[in-house]
Amino acid sequence: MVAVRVFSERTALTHQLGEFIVRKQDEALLKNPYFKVSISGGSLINALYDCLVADKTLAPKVEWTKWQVYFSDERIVPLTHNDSNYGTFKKDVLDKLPSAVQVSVHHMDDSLPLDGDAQSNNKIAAEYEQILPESLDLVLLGCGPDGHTCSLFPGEKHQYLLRETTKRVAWCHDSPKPPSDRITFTLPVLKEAGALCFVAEGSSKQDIMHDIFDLKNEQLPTVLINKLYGGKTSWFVNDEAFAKVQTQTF
Ligand SMILES: O=C1O[C@H](COP(=O)(O)O)[C@@H](O)[C@H](O)[C@H]1O
Repeated sequence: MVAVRVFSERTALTHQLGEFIVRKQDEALLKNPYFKVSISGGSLINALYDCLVADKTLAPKVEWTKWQVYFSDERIVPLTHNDSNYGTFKKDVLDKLPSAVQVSVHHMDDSLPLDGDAQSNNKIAAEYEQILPESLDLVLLGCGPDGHTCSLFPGEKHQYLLRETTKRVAWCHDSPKPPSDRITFTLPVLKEAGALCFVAEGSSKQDIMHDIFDLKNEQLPTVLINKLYGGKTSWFVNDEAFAKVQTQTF
């Protein structure tokens, strides 16, 4: 049973999202010295800034020095490139923290060849897999207008990623959304994670939210994840994104 929270006000969405993340942090720190969390790129990063940095009630509760941050997917570009998920997270969140706050962030190794051939890209994916913990406490996810999450895309061309059961990080080639080459978590990482949390906002997500929650189109990676891991999956969405969703049960 997927937990879906629909908000009309952005501040309410980001505050509740922040409270959810801090709750997962606190639960993890009861058991371990670190909170192992992965973040996605795109619009999620702006929501993370709002809830973990700008929200003055929640910001003091975020124990950044006990976070181990990973990336649910990454574009195969230099970390300083505008398309880098790490680069965006650094610019929009990490660089906004007090300089004394040191966060352990595990990014893709961009010192490896980024020349785009299969061997290089598979090596980048394999190297990233090596630094992943056995399980993450929380995987933070976005949802593209086509129903992709991480860099797991719908359609036959990218089914190889959803069928992957051995590699925990895979090379995604020919991404329909530039840049073309990425690395991405595969389902085994999501399976082992303590909790999964999607954030989807805005009118550009209306059609895909209908496909996901009303039509339950299993060609969509997000529908498959809801089906497989719904018991530990939460969605934070706004009214605009959910405007075409009819169902009341998830
Ligand atoms: O390309 C990507 O897109 C998805 C969704 O981004 P959004 O801006 O539509 O929320 C993102 O979650 C993923 O990390 C990124 O690589």
